[in-house]
Amino acid sequence: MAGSVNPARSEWDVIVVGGAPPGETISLYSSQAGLSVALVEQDRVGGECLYWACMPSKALLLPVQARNLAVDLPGMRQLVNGRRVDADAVMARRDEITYHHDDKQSVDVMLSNGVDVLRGRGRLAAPRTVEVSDNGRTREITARAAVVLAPGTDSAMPPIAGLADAKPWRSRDVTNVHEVPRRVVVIGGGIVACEAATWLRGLGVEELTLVFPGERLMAMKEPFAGDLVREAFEADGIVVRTGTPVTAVARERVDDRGIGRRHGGPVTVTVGEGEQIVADEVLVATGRVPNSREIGLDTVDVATTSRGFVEVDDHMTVPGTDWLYVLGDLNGRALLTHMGKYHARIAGEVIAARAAGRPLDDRPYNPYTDLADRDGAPQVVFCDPEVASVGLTEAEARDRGIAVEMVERDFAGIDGARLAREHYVGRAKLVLDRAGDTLVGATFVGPGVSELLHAATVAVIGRVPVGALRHAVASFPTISEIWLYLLEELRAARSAA
Ligand SMILES: Cc1cc2nc3c(=O)[nH]c(=O)nc-3n(C[C@H](O)[C@H](O)[C@H](O)COP(=O)(O)OP(=O)(O)OC[C@H]3O[C@@H](n4cnc5c(N)ncnc54)[C@H](O)[C@@H]3O)c2cc1C
Ligand SMILES: NC(=O)c1ccc[n+]([C@@H]2O[C@H](COP(=O)([O-])OP(=O)(O)OC[C@H]3O[C@@H](n4cnc5c(N)ncnc54)[C@H](O)[C@@H]3O)[C@@H](O)[C@H]2O)c1
Repeated sequence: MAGSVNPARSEWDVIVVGGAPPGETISLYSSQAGLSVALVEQDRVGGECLYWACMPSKALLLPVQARNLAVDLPGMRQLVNGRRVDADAVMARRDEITYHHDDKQSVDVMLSNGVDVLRGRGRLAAPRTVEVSDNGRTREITARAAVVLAPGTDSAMPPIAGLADAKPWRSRDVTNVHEVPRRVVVIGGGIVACEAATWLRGLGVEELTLVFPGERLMAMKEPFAGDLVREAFEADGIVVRTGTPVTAVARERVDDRGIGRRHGGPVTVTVGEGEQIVADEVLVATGRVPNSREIGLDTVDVATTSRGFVEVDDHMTVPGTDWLYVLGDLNGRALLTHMGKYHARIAGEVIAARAAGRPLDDRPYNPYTDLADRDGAPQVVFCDPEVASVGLTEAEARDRGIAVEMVERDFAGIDGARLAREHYVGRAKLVLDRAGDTLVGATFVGPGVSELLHAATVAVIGRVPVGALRHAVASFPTISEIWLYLLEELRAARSAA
């Protein structure tokens, strides 16, 4: 049976609050299990990911990567002739990819799968009870089996003097950029900062500076990742100021003309010992704040962590309850869409089993238990070079007390890399657990390495022995042959030891 929008009923089996991909996935899973589902969304079904985060950012990045590839390939370089991307055409395609912020297609998928969509803001009011407010009207609905929270995060605003008053750009502005400023200062050196710097420069920003107090870009990755990205940024004219706190931001004329448009006149960013950088726009990319404050957790006696996340067990259930589930960014396990969807598939199986009175089993690789977060979530950062990683870094593996063995090399001498670009720069590292002789982490940095990652993810999650990996032959001449070279180096190191 098809679902409907805002139906006049008050009870469902499952109520989901937040309609990004994790919320959509759990809705579909529950509906397919024969449960009635209401998806409560205050804005657009599709969420931050579809309209403001993953999808628009990648729509801006892929043409920039393609242009950079062309510039490094004789025969193509002459066609590009020094030009950057056509910013207007790239932004227009970005708008196509985000369906011009119309959620009709996402809503239709829900309705055609029997999910009811409730437009409004959801808030827990009591166990199994959600209050939905829309345009001044409030109604209470109840769930027989489960309430699932997936309200996501918002961009953080650090307490830097004058920053909030200067109305800086936030992640939504930079992904939905409509006016490309000439000069930009990015506060932050993490994932959003690195991806945004890549597309801003690609779209034509002339003076671009990243400023942050840490030592390295993307400090949570293997150190060579941030180093190689920094080298590429600097070669492209981007200034990277590490170890530099921002102490104040000032903007005389604030005139916020909307998302992705200039928010006023020039901005003065004071860094370090008082040095001033003047820009046309400042972007804050200093992390995320969970949307946990106004969703009624207090009404059901659930506390958040000091950073505002809601802890769940490996069945995505809030401890002490058998009806409250938290998915996506809000549980703080891995702030990634694919991990949020994975959480949703786990919770979907758990809710269906509990509703049918079936026990959850504890067999290896059972569908009810989060395994991937413990072993390390995969992630691709789509700057140029790309950074693709899964599992543990060497530092994380050592912290866990694993007896580690490493092998690391660049892509030099690999024919696939030599073919891919005239000047292919990249590096890869495997982190192995000596005891089990299995892979526990892998990091690849280089153009096009995103497609290498899933093989590593399969090896880490499947605990594939190194001896078996040697029989997984990479095709010639692809950059996947990095696996062969890494394993040969490992063999040589072991025989020399
Ligand atoms: C710039 C940027 C780029 C990114 N790129 C990637 C990427 O390439 N790959 C990747 O895996 N991850 C990426 N991420 C991370 C990814 O966007 C998040 O991990 C993902 O969106 C989290 O999904 P979520 O369901 O937790 O919440 P969100 O996507 O934040 O969605 C939450 C939804 O809940 C709704 N909502 C909130 N409160 C309520 C309420 N009280 N009632 C009703 N509805 C409510 C919101 O309107 C929204 O629709 C990126 C993030 C950013 C900022
Ligand atoms: N391709 C992807 O998978 C992708 C893309 C974008 C975002 N994301 C997700 O979104 C999340 C948020 O990304 P993010 O970049 O906002 O956070 P982040 O945690 O990756 O980086 C935050 C950065 O801000 C810096 N910082 C913190 N406080 C600061 C201050 N006061 N002044 C200056 N710098 C400061 C930190 O040193 C760090 O460099 C990430 O967890 C990531 O997983 C994923």
